[in-house]
Amino acid sequence: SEKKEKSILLTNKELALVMTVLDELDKHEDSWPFLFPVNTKHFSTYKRIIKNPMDLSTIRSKLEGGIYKTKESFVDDVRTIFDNCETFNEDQSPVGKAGHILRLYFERRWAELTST
Ligand SMILES: Cn1cc(C(=O)NCCN2CCCC2)ccc1=O
Repeated sequence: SEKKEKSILLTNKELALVMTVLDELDKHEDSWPFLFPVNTKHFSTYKRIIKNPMDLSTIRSKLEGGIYKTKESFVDDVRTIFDNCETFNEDQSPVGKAGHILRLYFERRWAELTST
């Protein structure tokens, strides 16, 4: 049924929507710290401090793998990127600043695309 079917995957419209936003985040000039998982060999405390690491390439893999059943679960992972960034980085550090800028960009864009 329509209801049941919705719980299995994102509708085509929702898939296009999240793909668009993900592509825009990937190409934003301030996305460089978030493109791939944080290098935990480089940042040895990261694993202990951050319980749910997340990055844009992981989100793309989950999307391609049909992991997201709702657009809200996609948004939760995007917001986890920015929350992790605030936990691990000073606000005025290069990474911290990039996180604040990209979060603002995302939330505005998401509202534009989903607000009726
Ligand atoms: C999200 N996040 C990222 C970093 C970071 O420095 N990423 C480096 C990214 N480099 C760019 C070209 C090669 C790798 C540090 C802390 C943190 O929370």
